[in-house]
Amino acid sequence: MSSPLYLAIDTTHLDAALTLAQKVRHHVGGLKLGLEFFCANGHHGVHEMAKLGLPIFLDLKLHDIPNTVAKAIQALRPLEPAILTVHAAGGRAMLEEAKAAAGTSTKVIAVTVLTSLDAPDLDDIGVGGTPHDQVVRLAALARQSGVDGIVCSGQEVKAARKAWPGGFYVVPGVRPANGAAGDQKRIVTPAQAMTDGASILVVGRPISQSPDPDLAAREIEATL
Ligand SMILES: O=c1ccn([C@@H]2O[C@H](COP(=O)(O)O)[C@@H](O)[C@H]2O)c(=O)[nH]1
Repeated sequence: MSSPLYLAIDTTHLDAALTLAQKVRHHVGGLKLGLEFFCANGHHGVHEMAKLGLPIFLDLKLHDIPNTVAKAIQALRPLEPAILTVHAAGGRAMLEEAKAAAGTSTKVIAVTVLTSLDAPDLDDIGVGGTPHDQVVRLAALARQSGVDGIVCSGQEVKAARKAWPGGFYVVPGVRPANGAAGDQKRIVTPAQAMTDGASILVVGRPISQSPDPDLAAREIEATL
């Protein structure tokens, strides 16, 4: 069975991305390419990374009117990503159109509340209640809209899985015990996230910033 650990590759440099991915390729289950990578390297960069033979998770967090998101996803279809993200806050129609545009070989996953946000941050943007409440609310919307699952933190994944047992749960913001949180505010350990129902874990800096990325990936994998 493949590893649930997906490496977040957050760089604008294709060569650096390939070098990092080559170092850890035997200890991760997939490669997550985000906005930073995609804005710099586009479709060509994704094709180059895909040559390593690991599933590609395109984390573009699309969020716009339904028609625009659907057209953007159609333009991404030739890349055949295994996973693609959109923001659940884009609403029901946007989620439905995103799913319809993606085709059957790509999982469409809705981002609920970014793991870099806490309750005061939600208050700042006019969202009352806790991140937990908001994740549960948006997870229900995602399920009703027919997408495949959600992105949430490890602090909410247990409740979300309980309400939607068949959903696919992407959990970023995981940190090894005593790992630096950086800009992440709702963190748990990789083992805790898996125990609580994560389908896959997204890990970036704890691996990419390590002096030995392969060892860091193996150490995380060993805790799962
Ligand atoms: O809520 C979210 C959604 C996506 N991410 C992405 O995951 C990685 C995490 O990187 P670390 O270096 O392990 O913090 C990054 O690419 C984010 O864009 C997230 O962190 N939280």
